[in-house]
Amino acid sequence: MSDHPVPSDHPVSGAHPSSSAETASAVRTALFASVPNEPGVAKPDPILVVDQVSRTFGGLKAVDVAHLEIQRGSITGLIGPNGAGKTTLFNLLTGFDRPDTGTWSMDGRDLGRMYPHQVARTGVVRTFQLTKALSKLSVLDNVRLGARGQTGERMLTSLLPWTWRAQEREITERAHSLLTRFKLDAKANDLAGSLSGGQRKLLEMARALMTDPTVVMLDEPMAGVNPALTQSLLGHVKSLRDDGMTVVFVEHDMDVIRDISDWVVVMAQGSVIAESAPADLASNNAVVDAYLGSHHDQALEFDDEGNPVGATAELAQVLEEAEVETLEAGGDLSEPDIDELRRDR
Ligand SMILES: Nc1ncnc2c1ncn2[C@@H]1O[C@H](COP(=O)(O)OP(=O)(O)OP(=O)(O)O)[C@@H](O)[C@H]1O
Repeated sequence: MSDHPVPSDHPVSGAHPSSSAETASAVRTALFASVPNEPGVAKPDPILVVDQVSRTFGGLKAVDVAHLEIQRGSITGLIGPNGAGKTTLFNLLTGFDRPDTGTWSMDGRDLGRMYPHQVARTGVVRTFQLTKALSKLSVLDNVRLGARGQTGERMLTSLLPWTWRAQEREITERAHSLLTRFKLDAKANDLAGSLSGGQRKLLEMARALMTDPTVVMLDEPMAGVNPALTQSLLGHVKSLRDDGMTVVFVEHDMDVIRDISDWVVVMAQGSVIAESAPADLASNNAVVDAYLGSHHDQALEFDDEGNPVGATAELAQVLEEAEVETLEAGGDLSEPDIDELRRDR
């Protein structure tokens, strides 16, 4: 995980705010104060750097990002109209899809051409628009799955049970402590299928944290979450950053974006068309134009409890079946592309 000492010549280093949270917030504000509101702008301390990444489906350029830097230790909101390319960009950066062109790196380490589990091992993890909780497994086992690919699965060590037994114990303990963090510990032995949509979002976040990531990419973490859980989820996202992680998240709700983002990246028609501090978004003409000129794909639908309904419920079902098949075949959770499934329907 990253840690950010305030440089001695930093504008806020001499201040004496009343709490460490205020100090951290002042540091972040000062960090971004010197960053111009321009697409592709350089950041003071980027952890992820994306260059010339493009992905075409048929004749459609879904992603065409010339340059993008993500500031370490901050929350970056990724917004844009339906079909702007946000999910496709997430898929590319985390190894769930392959680009036509481009490179990207974390702390200078090239992440291109890696499979999702390899990307996860470098410290970059993600969650999905529709959560990947397996309904017929317990909540605890779902979280434990986040640790897949560790010692217990390797051929040689499987011959040495004491190695994996110790590791299994550690994994279970870690899973319990994450469930406690997300206030799901009382449900550890319940089937994941009994959780509300919002609780499944928390479960997925807990699962992502099993690998102790550096960068967490959340695809619409608030979608389908009822208002009672929204505040708690927002608090959890902030707490990831407060623990030193870098968070990138896709979100449609502008109030949420303004509440928790340190910086906002705006995509439209595959490209980054604007970047700015959240407070400057409303006055950014490129952003307003992008939203006015947007088209709308079929939106995901949820009931008041956050459970998928209608076509979204069917899609969730197909997705889960595909995941179970993948796991039964000995694969990891680096599987089916939700958009592909949606289009196949
Ligand atoms: N596997 C695919 N095959 C064909 N077209 C695709 C595929 N994946 C995405 N697209 C298209 O690429 C474009 C970008 O889609 P993407 O899902 O990345 O947008 P988005 O910004 O995440 O949208 P939303 O906010 O609706 O989730 C869309 O026009 C979409 O239909």
